[in-house]
Amino acid sequence: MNEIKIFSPATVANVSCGFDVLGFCLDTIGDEMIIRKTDKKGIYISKIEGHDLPFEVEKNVAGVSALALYEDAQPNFGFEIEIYKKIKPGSGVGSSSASAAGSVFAINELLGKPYNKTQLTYFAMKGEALASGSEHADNIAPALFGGFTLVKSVTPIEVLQIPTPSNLYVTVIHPQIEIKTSEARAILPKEVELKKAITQWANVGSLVHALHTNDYQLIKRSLEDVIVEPHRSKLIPFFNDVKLAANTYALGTGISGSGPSIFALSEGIENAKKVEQAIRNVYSKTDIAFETYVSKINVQGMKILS
Ligand SMILES: Nc1ncnc2c1ncn2[C@@H]1O[C@H](COP(=O)(O)OP(=O)(O)O)[C@@H](O)[C@H]1O
Ligand SMILES: N[C@@H](CCOP(=O)(O)O)C(=O)O
Repeated sequence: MNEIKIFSPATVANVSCGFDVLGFCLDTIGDEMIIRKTDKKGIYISKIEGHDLPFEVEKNVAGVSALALYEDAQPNFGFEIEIYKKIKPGSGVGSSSASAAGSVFAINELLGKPYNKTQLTYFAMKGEALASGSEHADNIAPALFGGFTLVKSVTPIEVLQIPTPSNLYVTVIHPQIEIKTSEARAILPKEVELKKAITQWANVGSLVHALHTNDYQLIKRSLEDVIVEPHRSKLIPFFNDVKLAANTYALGTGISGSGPSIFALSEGIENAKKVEQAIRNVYSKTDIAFETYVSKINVQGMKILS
């Protein structure tokens, strides 16, 4: 195989209580990428469509992660990357990690799969660090493994896959403003009050248990973030109004990744669609442009298109 076309999915990181550790993968929302072998050694980005992003390999997360893998594999040929960017950068649904994970997934396929998903997570994280200023894998892991994931550790990388309840759907609203992950990280406190930490780790534990046991009511009681959301929600216009409106039908609502996107999890597609309407009603009364999506949880992750 000399060329591969892939769908590289959008992802929701943090899932309210699990800052930097929890994430899940979206269906249908994602980028496409074509990667082909070249006689010339090295990594090249030959085409970017959809958004204005750097072609220099060292400045594009897809290039940085591809280089990390390439330097390890040392093949006697090179790779050319085409990015068809559908996920707006700075949207909070893992735009950078779709590129960082997509390039290493595709190159691994073209090399005959010498690396496992944990090793690919490591290479992809090198690219993600360029965008966010820190090595975190909570978008990369669900993009590569699919479904819900928990990143137990980044050094060394350890990713746990968590089962996805079959009737769980997500609604996403993306206000058309950009919040850079690096900036949304910079406003966070360096220390956490013990009382809040106790609430937060109880929520992470109970959310993981609820996903394992299909306990939708426990999911509802666990989708709470007492540490990060109070700071970041100030950057998102009408966040509290959206949360209040969505929670009429949703199990819970929170900031997707570092924002500005907001996600809500619902039991059943009908509730997810009602959530979509409720949040559209909130934003329609403002002058902020927005997009909404309803999606299944994508348990496969990356998809090979051709
Ligand atoms: N291939 C790429 N896809 C998306 N963003 C990229 C890419 N390469 C570099 N970047 C940079 O990464 C930043 C966006 O990443 P980030 O703030 O983490 O957004 P998101 O939350 O959508 O992932 C932007 O500054 C963008 O220019
Ligand atoms: N855990 C990170 C996740 C950033 O996600 P993104 O989709 O905004 O890149 C964080 O919250 O900073």
